[in-house]
Amino acid sequence: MNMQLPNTFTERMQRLLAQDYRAFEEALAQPAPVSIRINRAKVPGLSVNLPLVPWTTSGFYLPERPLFTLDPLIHAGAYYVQEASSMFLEQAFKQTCDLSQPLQVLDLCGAPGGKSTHIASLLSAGSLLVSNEVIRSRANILAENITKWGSGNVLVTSNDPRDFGKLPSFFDVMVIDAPCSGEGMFRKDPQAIEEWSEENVNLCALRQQRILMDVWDALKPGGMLVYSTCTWNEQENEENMAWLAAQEQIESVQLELQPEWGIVPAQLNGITGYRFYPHKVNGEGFFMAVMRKAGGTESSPKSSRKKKYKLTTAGKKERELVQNWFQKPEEYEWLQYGEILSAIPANLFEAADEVYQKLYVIYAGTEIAEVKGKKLKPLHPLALSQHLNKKAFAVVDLDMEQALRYLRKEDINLGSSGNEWLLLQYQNIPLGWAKQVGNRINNYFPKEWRIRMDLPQELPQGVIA
Ligand SMILES: C[S@@+](CC[C@H](N)C(=O)[O-])C[C@H]1O[C@@H](n2cnc3c(N)ncnc32)[C@H](O)[C@@H]1O
Repeated sequence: MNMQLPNTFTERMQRLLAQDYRAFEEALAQPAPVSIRINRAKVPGLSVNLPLVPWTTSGFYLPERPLFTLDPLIHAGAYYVQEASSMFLEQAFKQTCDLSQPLQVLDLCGAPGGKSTHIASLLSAGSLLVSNEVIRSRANILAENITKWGSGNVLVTSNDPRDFGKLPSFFDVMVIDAPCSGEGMFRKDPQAIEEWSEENVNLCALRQQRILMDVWDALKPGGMLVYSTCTWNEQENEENMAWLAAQEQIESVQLELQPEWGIVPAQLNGITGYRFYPHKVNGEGFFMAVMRKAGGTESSPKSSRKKKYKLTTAGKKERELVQNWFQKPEEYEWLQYGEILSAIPANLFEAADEVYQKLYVIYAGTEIAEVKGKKLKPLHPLALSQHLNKKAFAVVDLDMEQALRYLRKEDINLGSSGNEWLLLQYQNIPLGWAKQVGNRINNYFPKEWRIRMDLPQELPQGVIA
């Protein structure tokens, strides 16, 4: 690939990399590796015959970029296409948090959902993940990816970072994958080269400082900040962490690295950051630093005042109707908004209510059903939930072509008859609902998520199975 890098960028990188610069520039001209992260909760026991992204347990490199749209399993949330370097987040969590404990975690800059779905897989079931994206259209994409992942303990919000000041000392961990000048995306996205300028780097660095200050109070004393960008300049990275350390009581946390990973630790004023360069790692440009806020980790005392909840719980009748649609229903609280019934883990009710009181929540837990008089219509997020009780439904296996036609929202013919809801699945993983009405099958796949491209004559192979 022939790429024209901005002169100032080249000069900066030459200063940073010295004799390594040539190898760096050569690596930038190579195609970017393609990688995915498997949703183990949906494909337990799947043995994947692909090279592992070495700092993960579920990330894999693909030999080339397939047409992901034509793999039913991506629509089922069985895996997520994610750049390999950014999966290093797994090490930050595993090395610094007790993941067996329930944690309250914020992913502040969440869309499209790579880090949020990864965090959701790392946390214990009793943990709460607030996945936020300030730009509303992007927040909808985030909610879609969270729904497909199917964890059920995530609240998707769409708030400006400053709104998180309303939740003081709420989070044990905050992930800020900040909007940045995107130098690490140059080989994947040539537009990032076009948009690069020194002024933009300065603007990004200032915006990152503002974001850090806006959310800082929401982190508990003793809590962990994971800060990352996909850029290399020091201003947006180590210098911003050093700037934060000059304002606030924090310490830089060291992570253990395996030498063969090729990750480069970098120091500045007592701050350690982890740098990913394409000539050293099989991934894109990335930076991460982990910082601990000073102070103990005791939780703040709970108010004894009787609370007025914003969340409304479902009536006994409604919850009895849907209970057996979920595994371990006793562990859930059932919520009702108008005709929509949803479920959140019962131990998260108080925390979720607090988030509802203070922020703009666009999706919470798992939407289960729409109540229509005495009848219930199962909703798409239930089909994609990791906690769905398949035994409560008539399940139909589809082949690749039927699955793709269903995902295109075409009429499909299964040669069956009757009158019931059908859970359609592909390779044992649910794709969504259809309703058998006599000989007809009504397709309930969400219109806005459907595959829009035509199917080729010859269908491709699946990506993971
Ligand atoms: C690097 S991307 C996040 C990628 C995401 N963490 C993932 O792994 O899929 C940065 C995100 O920050 C959002 N953003 C832009 N301006 C912002 C601001 N002022 N405050 C917070 N987030 C912002 C962008 O819309 C974008 O979704």
